[in-house]
Order: sequence, then C-alpha cells, then structure tokens
Amino acid sequence: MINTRAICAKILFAVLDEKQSLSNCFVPFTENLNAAQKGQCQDFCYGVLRQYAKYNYCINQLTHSKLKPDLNQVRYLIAIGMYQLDQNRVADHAAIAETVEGCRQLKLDKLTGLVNAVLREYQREYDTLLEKLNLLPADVQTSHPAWLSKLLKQAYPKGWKKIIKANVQQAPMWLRVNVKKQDSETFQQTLRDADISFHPDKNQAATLLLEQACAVEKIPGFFEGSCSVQDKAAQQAALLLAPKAGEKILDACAAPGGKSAHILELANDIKLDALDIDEKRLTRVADTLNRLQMKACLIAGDASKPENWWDGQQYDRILLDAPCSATGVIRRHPDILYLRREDDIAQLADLQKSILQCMWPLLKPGGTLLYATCSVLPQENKQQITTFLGNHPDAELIPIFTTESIDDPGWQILPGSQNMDGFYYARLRKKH
Ligand SMILES: C[S@@+](CC[C@H](N)C(=O)[O-])C[C@H]1O[C@@H](n2cnc3c(N)ncnc32)[C@H](O)[C@@H]1O
Repeated sequence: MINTRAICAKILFAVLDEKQSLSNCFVPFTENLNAAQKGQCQDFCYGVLRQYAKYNYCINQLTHSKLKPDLNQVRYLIAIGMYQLDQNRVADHAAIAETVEGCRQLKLDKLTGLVNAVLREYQREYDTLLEKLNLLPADVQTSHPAWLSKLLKQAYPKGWKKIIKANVQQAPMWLRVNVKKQDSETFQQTLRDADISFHPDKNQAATLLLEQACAVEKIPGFFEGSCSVQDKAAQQAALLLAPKAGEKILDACAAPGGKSAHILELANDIKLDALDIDEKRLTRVADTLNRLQMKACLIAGDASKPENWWDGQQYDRILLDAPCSATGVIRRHPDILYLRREDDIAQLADLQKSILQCMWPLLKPGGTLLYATCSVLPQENKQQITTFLGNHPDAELIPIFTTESIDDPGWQILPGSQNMDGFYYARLRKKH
C-alpha cells in the first residue's frame, strides 16, 4: 500500500537535508502515484515547508530535543502529521493512524510509539505550544534565515514583517486568458459553465483570479491553449514591454516560456527569439508554445555571450527576466527559505549586471528593454538599474508610474500586494 506520508517524509529529507530543490525531487518520488495522491503529496510538502519552523519547534518541545538528526525522516513525518491535524481535512484519528503507518513504511517500526505519542500530545498541548512559539521573533517563527531577514529589514524597515508573513501564505491561482484563441468574456462563460468560480481583474481584461486553486485538467480547453496559469505580477512583463505587430523581440531568459507566450498573445507577426542557457528548460518553452499554438525561434545560449548565438540584427524590444534570488516568490517555492545562501545574492547581482550590459548593444536605438526579477531585494533590482543608468548615458528610464524617478527607478511589487507575487520591473529606452 502506498503511504503518501512516508513518501513526503523522504521528499522533505531530500529538500531539507540534501538541499535539493522541491520541484526537482518531487517528480521522481511521485511518478508512480495517481493524480489524487500527487495532489496530497504536494499539499503535505508545501504545507509543511511553509510552516516548518512551527512544527520543528513543537517537535523539539515535545521530544525534549531528543530526536537526533539521523532520525530526520521521522521528524518530517511527525511534521506532516501535525500539518494534517492543523488542516482538519481528515479525521484526527485517521491522520494519526496514517502517519504511524508511514513510520512503518520507512522501516522504523521501533518509532511508531513515539510518532503516535508526539502527535497526541501536540493535539492536547496545542494552545500552550503556540503561546510559547509566538514569543519567538517573527522571522524565526516563519523559518526566515537570519541573513535574509537582515536584508529585508534593511530594505523595508517598516514593511518587512508584512513580507515574511506573506511569504508563508498559500499563493492564489491566477489565469491569463489566451485572447488569440477567444476573448476573455467567452472564456469566462466557459469557466462559469464548468462551475469554476473566479474574479476578473478590474484593470486587466485577460487576468482572472480563481477563487480556489484547481488542477489544470479541470480548466476548460487548457490543453488546447485556452489560457495559462500565471501570477498577475508575472503578467505585467509582456504588458509593460508592450510589443507591436511585426517587431523583432528577444526574451533573453525565456524558460519555461510563460512571458514569451504572453508577448506572442499581445500582437501579431512578432519575430520572437526565446533564449535560455538551459537546453533542458528550453524544451518547456517548446511545450508551452505548442500548447498555445504559437511559434518562436528557440535558442539555447548564454545571454552574456551573444557572440555565440546572435544574428547581428538589433531588437525592437528585449525582455530580460533575469536569474535571481526568487525572494518574491517564496510563497510559491517555500524551499527557497532553506536552499538559498547569503553568498548567492552578490553572485546573482554580478550575473544580472553582466547580462544587462551584454543585452544593451543588441537593442535598436529607440528600442525598449524591460528588466525584470521575481526578487524583493534592492541589490538585484533598484541598485542594479541605478548603476546601469549611471554607466550608460544612452539609456533613459521610461517611468512605469508618474512617481518613479531615476533616484528611485522601477516598480517593486511586494508579495501579497493585490494578491500578487513579489516582482520588480524597470523599463529602459535606448536614446537615438
Ligand atoms: C526567472 S527564469 C525565467 C522565467 C521566464 N521568463 C518565464 O516567464 O517563464 C530565469 C531563466 O534564466 C535562465 N538563465 C540563467 N542564466 C542565463 C544566461 N546567462 N543566459 C540565458 N538564460 C539564463 C535560467 O535557465 C532560467 O530559465
């Protein structure tokens, strides 16, 4: 019998102890499961990682810190049990019984009594445990490593607590209607007919917020390209780039292709080069575009070495959705809290700087470059653009908002604001 709790304990071990990314290790561990079991594993793994500090604290309290690191799989199994008790989706006795069975499946029969006892005590002592947990600093309660909270406090002395709180909330599901296929109103009617509740965005006709996340299999016409799943913040990229019919455009860091597809949806006859350094990830761009029945020229190459792939014809517009710390999308990828290192930030900032510099000559005079990251750290965003503008007299800022200035360039979206992910955008024009 498959026990999803035992599988999830192994996945969490791969993430927390072996430092593998959740999306990479999830697939091999769950490939033999049916859709419902995979959904349950996703719920357990994401749910526990979002609140791991809480569960870890409670486990230490209840075991008097006697559960040794070589038994971390059991620790993660107990955390899964606690998460189920918190969620109340199954009866408590069933949640505990399944978790104890998970312990057997991990071949740790000797510890079934411990798992059972800790979960029962968690039920009994819940209020006292939470009172004690709430005395810990907010960043500790939400699993934010010290270096990250330091950077957030520096950048947002007033707003950092709101950010870390948003980082551990479950993210909503946004859709982008493929208006090349049908207009938004027609698609909205098909959603209503399928009993899928949603809220149309007030300002963007093609943007819909689902009341409840659902499997894409349930969305009418999804596999025929009716729409895409994309956060509202990510949907700003193509809108801000504002492609026009017939233009030659580069998506410099394109995989998995969400923004490339949106660019193609917004105008006709676009000649789009979709570049990515990772050949394997580029196949995901091909899959995205095939599903939406769109075409682009896919190029495997390094944006900081255009001499190896560029045809010498400048672009009207360039989207540079740069590799970044992803600190704006922690609510979608809670493993970032455990995998990112402080040193990564300076390394990523160097890489972003070098790609931005190498992209600039590829832009036509009068052309637009949109710099984007899903980071909330000024080191990767505002500071990057301020330095670039200082070093490139032929670059000017095209403000996204009237309040934007070269001293405070770009649009920093914070996670949770209008239900969006954290993103940064800055729009630059090359002077004639
Ligand atoms: C934030 S993701 C892009 C997401 C994508 N724009 C979308 O909306 O689907 C960053 C991408 O940059 C790629 N990348 C990293 N370094 C690169 C480089 N030097 N040149 C080109 N692509 C790079 C990564 O492989 C990754 O796919």
